[in-house]
Parts: sequence; structure tokens; C-alpha cells
Amino acid sequence: MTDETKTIWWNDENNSIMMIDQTKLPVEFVVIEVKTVERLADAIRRLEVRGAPALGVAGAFGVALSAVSCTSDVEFAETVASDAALLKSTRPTAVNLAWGIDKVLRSMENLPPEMARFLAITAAKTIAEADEKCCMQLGHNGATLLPQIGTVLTHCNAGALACSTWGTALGVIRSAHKMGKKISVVSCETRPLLQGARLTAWELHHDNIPVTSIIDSEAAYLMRKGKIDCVVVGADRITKDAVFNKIGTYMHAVCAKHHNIPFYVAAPISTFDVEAVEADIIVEERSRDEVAAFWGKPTVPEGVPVINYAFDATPLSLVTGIITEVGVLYPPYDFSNLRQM
Ligand SMILES: CSC[C@H]1O[C@H](OP(=O)(O)O)[C@H](O)[C@@H]1O
Repeated sequence: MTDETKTIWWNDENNSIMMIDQTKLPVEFVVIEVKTVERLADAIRRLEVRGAPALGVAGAFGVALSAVSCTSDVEFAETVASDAALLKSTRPTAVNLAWGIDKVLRSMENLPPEMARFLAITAAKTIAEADEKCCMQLGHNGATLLPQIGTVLTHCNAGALACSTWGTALGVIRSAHKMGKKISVVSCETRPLLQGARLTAWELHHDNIPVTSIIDSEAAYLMRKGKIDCVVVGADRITKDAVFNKIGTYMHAVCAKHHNIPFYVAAPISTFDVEAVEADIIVEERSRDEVAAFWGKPTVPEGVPVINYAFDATPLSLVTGIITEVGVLYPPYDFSNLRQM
């Protein structure tokens, strides 16, 4: 997953969206072409494309796809608005999805359809390119925090596959290696969809970065045994009082605090929701099937209910620092001066 491979990109020839189908990894590397907004919405719901920054780019390209697909100038504004609402509804927790959609909608405001179509594509491509630069800068800022030799625990996938490329948490790891630091990664598998085992381990192994895959419940014991030097995770939304990230992140934050291990969050400024607090945010709940079956075999008896939160919230009191493209933020956290890009 080096920088020549993108996670999601615009196909100029067909005016369509190309993306790696992340549900097929690590067994198959499959690129799919998305030609309709409905198919994009389905790809987001199924996590064929996932990860906050990548969702921002997907949402941006989704508005461009809606604009080029609607040939009726009369119905153009209504159709694009309806498609934008559909895309926003697919996954409520990651703020970047709505951020990317709204950014492209703003670029089209009050323009005639033909010009709006061109500007939507341009704006979406700019978001994708800016994300790549942002991850490289964020990665550099975070890499300076890591020891010359050490082991970093991460959760889920906040890598190139969660962004245009390079990654946020894994961007920190990649940048550290570029600096010549000898960093090994412990990747938590991240039940139930296994983004850590399937995606993080795949990305890092592909880039020859030492990675070990563990089950989520091993993390605390490795911390107790002194095997973890710090934790670096991604984020889907950062409010005034909490970090929303993949379910299981809070558990690692509590354990890191108990063992005096630095706990860093790596996220671009576009992931901050500076007006909101934890209580304002909808945490996505996903289907029973994702938890109650494994490789198609039931693991929970029929009739036994399941709780399947896709994310949890970590209070900022447990966060050592937040690594962004503009620098590292430290407590006492005050995001009021962070410009929403
Ligand atoms: C770089 S942010 C990635 C972030 O998104 C993941 O969630 P999902 O796989 O459901 O999109 C996870 O929370 C990662 O930390």
C-alpha cells in the first residue's frame, strides 16, 4: 500500500468511481467500478470502502457521480440534494462522510448544471489529493513522537485503506520507518469485521513493516507484560469531550492509562466536530449477523440478542495527544480555534 496505490479514485474515462473492495482482503485484491450513487451507498454500508478519511473522499466523489449522472437540468438540484442525503444516511458516526459531501455541494452552489458538474469533479479530486498530503504531514508529525526502537499497538485499520493512501495511525508508522525508526506494530484483529487482522496486517506486511496480529482481548495482557510502548489509533469523529473510533478503542485507552502507556489518536482536522459533545453523536449499530456468525456458522444461539456497536467513545481525559496535520494537540484540549477546512 505505498503511495502509487490509491484506495478510491475517479475514473475520468467513464465518469465513475474506482475503489479497492476491502471486503475481499486479505484473500483477494479486487478493484471495483461504481457507476451509480445507489451502488456507492451500498459499498459504504458493506464497508467495501470504509475509514473516516476514505469515506470523506467517497462522499465527495458520490456528489460528483450524482451530478454527472443527472442529465436533466430541471431535476439537477433536487436529484443531487437527494443523492447527498442518501449518502449521508449510510453511516452516521464518521463525520468525514458528511464533511466531504458538503464540501463538494458548496463548490457547486448556485451554478448552472454543466459548470456544477465540472466543479463537483474538480472539488472531489482536490479533496482526495489533499487527503494524501494531509496524511503525509500528519504521519510526519506523529512519527517524531515515537521512540527510535519500539512497539506500537493499533486497533482496526487507520491505514492507507482508510484514506486516499498512506493512512493516519499507520501513516505515523510509515513516516517513522521513513525516518529510519525501527517500529514494530501489534495489530488488534478488531472483531467482528476484523479490519485489524484483514487490512492493517495486510497493509503493513505488504510494505515490509513488522506486524503481529493479536486477538483484541490479548492487548491488555501485552501491556501488562511491558510489550507495548505506545498506542496509536485513528478516529471517526472527535468532539469537544470524546474520540469516537472503532469499538474496542475505549478498552485499550483504559488499559493504556492503567499501565502508563501513551495513548495517541491520529486524525485530520476534518475529523473534528468542534460544536458537538459525546451525547450528541449517533453511534452506528450494525446487524446481528456480523456478531452472531463466523465464516457463515452461527456462534450465538438463535433467540439470544446481540449488541453490535460499530464505534465507542473515549473521553479525552484518556488521550495523551491528538496527532493532526497541523501539529500534535495536548491537554487541556481546546478545539475552538481549529479551523474547519
Ligand atoms: C483513519 S480513520 C479509520 C477508522 O475508521 C474505522 O471504522 P470503519 O472500519 O467502520 O470505517 C475505524 O474506526 C478506524 O479507526
